[in-house]
Amino acid sequence: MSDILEKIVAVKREEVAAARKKKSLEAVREDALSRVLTRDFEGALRQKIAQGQAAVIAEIKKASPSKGVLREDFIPADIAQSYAENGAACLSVLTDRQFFQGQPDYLKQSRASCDLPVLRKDFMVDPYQVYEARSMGADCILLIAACLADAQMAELEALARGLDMAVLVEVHDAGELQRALKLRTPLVGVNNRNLRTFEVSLDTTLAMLKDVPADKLLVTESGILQREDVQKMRAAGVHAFLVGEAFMRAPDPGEALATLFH
Ligand SMILES: O=P(O)(O)OC[C@@H](O)[C@@H](O)c1c[nH]c2ccccc12
Repeated sequence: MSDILEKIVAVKREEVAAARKKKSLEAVREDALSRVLTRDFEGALRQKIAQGQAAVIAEIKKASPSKGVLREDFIPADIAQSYAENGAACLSVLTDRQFFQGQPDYLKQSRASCDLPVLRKDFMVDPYQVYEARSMGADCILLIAACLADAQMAELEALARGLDMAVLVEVHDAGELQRALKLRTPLVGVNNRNLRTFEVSLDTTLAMLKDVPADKLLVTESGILQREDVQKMRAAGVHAFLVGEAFMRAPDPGEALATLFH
């Protein structure tokens, strides 16, 4: 239980139990079902790539457990707008409070200030959170293979798809990749950061590339900091990126996106 991932999952289960007391599963499901259409997350990525550009999922994250606070001046709506103006394909917004200093309002504010599809970045372990994601406006959810058994991943994926949300499944090694490939979603994220040790290596993506079938869309996640990183990935045929820290540390996150990718 000293493992950080296990700790996070335990906290998530407590959060869900507490949330259910305030609002029943039935009520949060009603909220989810009453929402209007989602924005096309996968389509937004594919459109950039079809235009010969990098597809950037630009992240809005105040802090992280490995790095602490990344940004003091933190106004999600402004950051989202600046990302949109600078050619981001999609947004990723941390909603986890305890480890990333996020919150659901950040997702709502970000989404309201632009027209980009938005990923709810959190640790999903329960169907309740999937309904919650849809009711806060998410267009896509993240499923982290390291946190979930096969049957759970399949259940949460089916639920998300039924609610018209896309699913990004995240893996860190070959075993997780094989499990992720059994899902229906084409969006496969390879996290270059090991969530247990926080060690980052871009070779994680490069090593797994050959095992990702052509009909899947690989998103390289974490540790993309400089133009050489982007060039290395694109030369290897990876065109979708999830980037947070490099933008969060910059005075103007959108400008940092343009500098890194355009
Ligand atoms: O800030 P970075 O190194 O650019 O990484 C962004 C993103 O990949 C990272 O925040 C992330 C990837 N998978 C996660 C799962 C949970 C929380 C956070 C993450």
